[in-house]
Amino acid sequence: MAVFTQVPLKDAHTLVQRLQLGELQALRGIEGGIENTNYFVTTDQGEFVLTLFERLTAEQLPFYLHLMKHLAHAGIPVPDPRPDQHGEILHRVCGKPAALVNRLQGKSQLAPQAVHCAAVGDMLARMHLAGRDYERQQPNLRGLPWWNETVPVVLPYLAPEQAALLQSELAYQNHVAASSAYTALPRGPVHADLFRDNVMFDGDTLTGFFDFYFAGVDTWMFDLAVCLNDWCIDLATGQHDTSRAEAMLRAYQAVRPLIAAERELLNAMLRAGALRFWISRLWDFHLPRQASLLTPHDPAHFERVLRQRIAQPLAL
Ligand SMILES: Nc1ncnc2c1ncn2[C@@H]1O[C@H](COP(=O)(O)OP(=O)(O)OP(=O)(O)O)[C@@H](O)[C@H]1O
Ligand SMILES: N[C@@H](CCO)C(=O)O
Repeated sequence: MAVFTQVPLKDAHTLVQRLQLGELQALRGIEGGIENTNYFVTTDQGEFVLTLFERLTAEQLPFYLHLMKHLAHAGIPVPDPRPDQHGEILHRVCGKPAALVNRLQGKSQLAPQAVHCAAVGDMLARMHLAGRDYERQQPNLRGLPWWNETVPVVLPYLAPEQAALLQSELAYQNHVAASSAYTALPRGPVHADLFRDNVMFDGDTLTGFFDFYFAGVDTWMFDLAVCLNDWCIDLATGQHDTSRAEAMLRAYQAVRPLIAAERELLNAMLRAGALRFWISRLWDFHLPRQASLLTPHDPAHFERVLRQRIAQPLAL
């Protein structure tokens, strides 16, 4: 379940009226998702998604919401936050910061083929280019400083060989981040969490990217690595699927060819992407934020992915 906050009909009705979206017809809590409270909202003008932000603050949210608006205006299929009559897109519902966006059509492709990976690679590159003139700044809040802070917190819960891997990979990533190749990586606003369940497809046609609430300014290569690590692997073993990885890389590069430093650091970034989600999953697993019915994502999956990335670098 992902309804941490129950939204009464009258509160949804008030918001819909204020945003001039017609008459509220239905309000339905969305299961799935582990970060925020989400509802489908139906009015006589269409279908929307209401999100109440449970962890993010009103200071952090404008970066994500205006980024979505910026990308939507640039023609990237992402949810477009609806403004009130003053142009404000960050609202307040049940005492929580909230947003209302259009509902994307389609469904998640949870068993992707090369054609889906190519569609993601193509749109990811377009999204990176469309973000170049986005002016707000906010770092990836789940980037290296957060890893350095969080690893000591989760270490006590790990077996000695896991702790050793986590520490040595963190040391490696600190070393990479200090290198001149890393400094040369192009960067901009990135999604940073573009897993299979954050993209919609209608058949083989990509209909949207969503869930931008881990976005931030980071290297484009990190974003691509997060996608490769989820879309282009065998989930059971964590191994690369060469044909899917090639399809994604080819489609990405048809829009934006990688520069030399990016090619050099592809494997380092794949390891970084695996480390990031291993740490966050360990953190969610061992330090759950509230007594809830949520099943945390399995941290062991990203330990396997990381071991695979170290043992079998992807050849470009
Ligand atoms: N704009 C949208 N259009 C259509 N469906 C959406 C939209 N936003 C969210 N959903 C649906 O709601 C579900 C949960 O949303 P989401 O993945 O954003 O949850 P979350 O708790 O914020 O994130 P996380 O994936 O980090 O756990 C999605 O799987 C999707 O089915
Ligand atoms: N994509 C994340 C969940 C948070 O969005 C994970 O699989 O760990």
